[in-house]
Amino acid sequence: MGFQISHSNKQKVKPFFGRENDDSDGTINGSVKGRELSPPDVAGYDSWLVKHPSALNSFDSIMKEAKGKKVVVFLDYDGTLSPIVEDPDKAFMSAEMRAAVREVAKHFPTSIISGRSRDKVKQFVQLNNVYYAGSHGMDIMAPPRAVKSCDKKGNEGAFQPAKLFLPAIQEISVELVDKIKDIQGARIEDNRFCISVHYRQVPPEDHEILKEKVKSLVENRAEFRLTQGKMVLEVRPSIEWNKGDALNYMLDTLGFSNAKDVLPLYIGDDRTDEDAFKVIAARREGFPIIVSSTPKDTIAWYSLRDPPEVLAFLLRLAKWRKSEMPFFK
Ligand SMILES: O=P(O)(O)OC[C@H]1O[C@H](O[C@H]2O[C@H](CO)[C@@H](O)[C@H](O)[C@H]2O)[C@H](O)[C@@H](O)[C@@H]1O
Repeated sequence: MGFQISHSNKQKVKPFFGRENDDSDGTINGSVKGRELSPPDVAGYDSWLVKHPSALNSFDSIMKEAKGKKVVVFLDYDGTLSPIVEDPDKAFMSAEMRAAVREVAKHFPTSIISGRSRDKVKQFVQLNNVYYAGSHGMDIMAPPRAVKSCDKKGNEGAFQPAKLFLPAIQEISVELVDKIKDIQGARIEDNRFCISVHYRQVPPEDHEILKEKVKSLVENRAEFRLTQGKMVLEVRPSIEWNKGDALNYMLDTLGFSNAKDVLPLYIGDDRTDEDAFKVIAARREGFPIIVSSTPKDTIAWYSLRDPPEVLAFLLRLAKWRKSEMPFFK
C-alpha cells in the first residue's frame, strides 16, 4: 500500500463557508443537550434516520455481517467519546465511557483518531490498550509493524507525515495569536501538526470577522489549508493526508490491508470524520457511523444520536464479542 504524500504547495485552500449550519452540535450553554429534549426538527430527523438508521436499532443486522470477520474499531474523540463543551480543555470523557472503550479494546483492535494533539487525546482517554492518532491522523503511534514497514534500522515509532512542516506550523501559530488577539473569546489550540482557532466563545457578530482574519493569513501561506469543524477553524499543512489515510495506515500496520475478512467500524461526529467514512464506503466492507442529533449531510450509513448512544453501542459491541466466545458464556 502506498502512502503518497504531496508536499506540493499548490493545493487550493479549502472553502469553509459553504455549510455554516454544521456549527450546530447539540450543546446548550456548554453542556450536552439533555436527553429528554427532542431535536427541534423531529420530522426532519426521523426522515434522515430512514437514510442513516440508528446503529443501535440495527445492531443485530450489523453484527450478522461481522460474524467470522475481524472487527477493527476506530473512534473519534470530541463529540463522540466526550460531549461538546465550551472549554476545549474540559472535554472530559466519563468513567463509564472509558470503561466501555477499554472493554471494546480488549476484544477488537481499537484506535482513536482525533483532531487533538496525540498527547492531549491520550491524556483525556487514559487507556493503554488503544492506539492513538492525533492531529487528524498526522501523528500516529502505530502498533508494531511488520518488518517490511520499518525503516532501514528496523525502528518503529510515530508516523508523522507532516513533520517537515513543524517549523512553519509554529510560525503560523504565533502569527495567528497576534492576528486574532483583539477578538474577544477567540482562542488558539496547538494540536502539534494543526492549529485550531476556536470561536465558540466569540460573540456571533464577530464570527465572520474572525474567519476572514484567519482565512486571509492562510491564503498567503501556500503550505497551509483551512478546514472547519464545530465552531472551530483548523489550520493544517497542505498535504494529502486525512483521517481516512490514517485509518488505512492503521489497518496496514495491523496487518489487515489486504485481508478480505476485515470489518472496520468508524464512529465520528464531525466533517473530518467524513474522510474516514469515505474510505470505509469505498472498501464496501465495514460500517461508517455518524454521531448526530440533527439531520446533516453525511456519507455514513448508520447513525448514533450522541455520546450516550455511542456508550450504549460500545457496551453492546463488547457484550456481543463475549457471547461469541464460548468460554465467556
Ligand atoms: O477530531 P476530534 O477529536 O473530534 O477533534 C476536533 C476538534 O475537537 C475539539 O473541538 C471541539 O470540541 C470542543 C470541546 O467540546 C469544543 O469546545 C469545540 O467547539 C469543538 O470544535 C478540539 O478542541 C479541536 O482542537 C479539534 O480540532
